[in-house]
Amino acid sequence: IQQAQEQIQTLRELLIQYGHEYYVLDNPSVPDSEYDQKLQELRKLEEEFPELITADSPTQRVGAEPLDAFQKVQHNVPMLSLGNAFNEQDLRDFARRASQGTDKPLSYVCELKIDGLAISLTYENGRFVRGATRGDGTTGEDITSNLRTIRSIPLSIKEKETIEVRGEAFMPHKSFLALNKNRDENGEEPFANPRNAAAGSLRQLDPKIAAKRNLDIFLYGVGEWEAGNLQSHSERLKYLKELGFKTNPEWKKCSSIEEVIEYVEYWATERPNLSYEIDGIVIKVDSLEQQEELGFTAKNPRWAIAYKFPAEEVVTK
Ligand SMILES: NC(=O)n1nc(-c2ccco2)nc1N
Repeated sequence: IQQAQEQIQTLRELLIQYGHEYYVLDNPSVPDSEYDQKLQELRKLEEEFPELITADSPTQRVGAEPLDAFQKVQHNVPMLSLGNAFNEQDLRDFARRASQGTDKPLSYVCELKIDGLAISLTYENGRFVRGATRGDGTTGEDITSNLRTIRSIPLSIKEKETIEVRGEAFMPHKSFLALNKNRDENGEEPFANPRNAAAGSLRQLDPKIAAKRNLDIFLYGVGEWEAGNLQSHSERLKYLKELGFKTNPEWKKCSSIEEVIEYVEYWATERPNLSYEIDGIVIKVDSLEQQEELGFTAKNPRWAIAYKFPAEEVVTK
């Protein structure tokens, strides 16, 4: 059994590394056949020694039993909704208001606004223990078993303090078109757009259905993190990547609103070349101290804004 224990440990670590390269870095170091063969080996060993199975084993992604219902989850740090900007003047107004709320110079971080659904992931002792929807910002739904099926979500991380991270779950274009083709062939109603398809997939009570929908996620923020001591949003993005999370590579630190406007204009034309849907650009004040200083209006943070692209009709066939 000691020998089996070592074999299982080695296989598990290897498969977690291969999975990270394939699903998070999009840069596999081995062919799929090698991954599948190693995974089969691990399954067989775990079948022989079930007491050696751990929650973060790659074989434990798709839970067995469907749920009867989703439990409710309280977000101790509310998941905010962002105010909107629709043109350059709105962006300039946002920057002016922000600069009036602090006496130090401002820098911003621009991020693609992924058109999916906002998600919270909690890790305790380095293990993924709970995943939830945003809900109304204070109360969401526990969809842990569905989120475990998203291959780019690590089931364990090196941060041992409790940390809650946030991001956007989404359905890539390729998965969306394949899903609607499949639904069409089965005489089912196609999904209107990738966001609805992602939301519909994560609302399934049976994780086996979510597991087949090829969903993905980009992490972009931190909620609860007692031990957190980073000073800026950009440092957080780097730390999320270091922890093994999938972060969107297109984020950019901007030191002026002119730079922000350039970034927005660039992606307004580049957008159709992305492999996933975005509905705008999110602009955040980079310094966490200045975010604190700026605080919130009744509804939205003063330190962030969502620039919305004009709606485009999405190809559904
Ligand atoms: N949807 C999306 O990509 N978002 N959403 C935020 C956000 C929402 C509230 C605070 O930050 N950030 C990004 N990149």
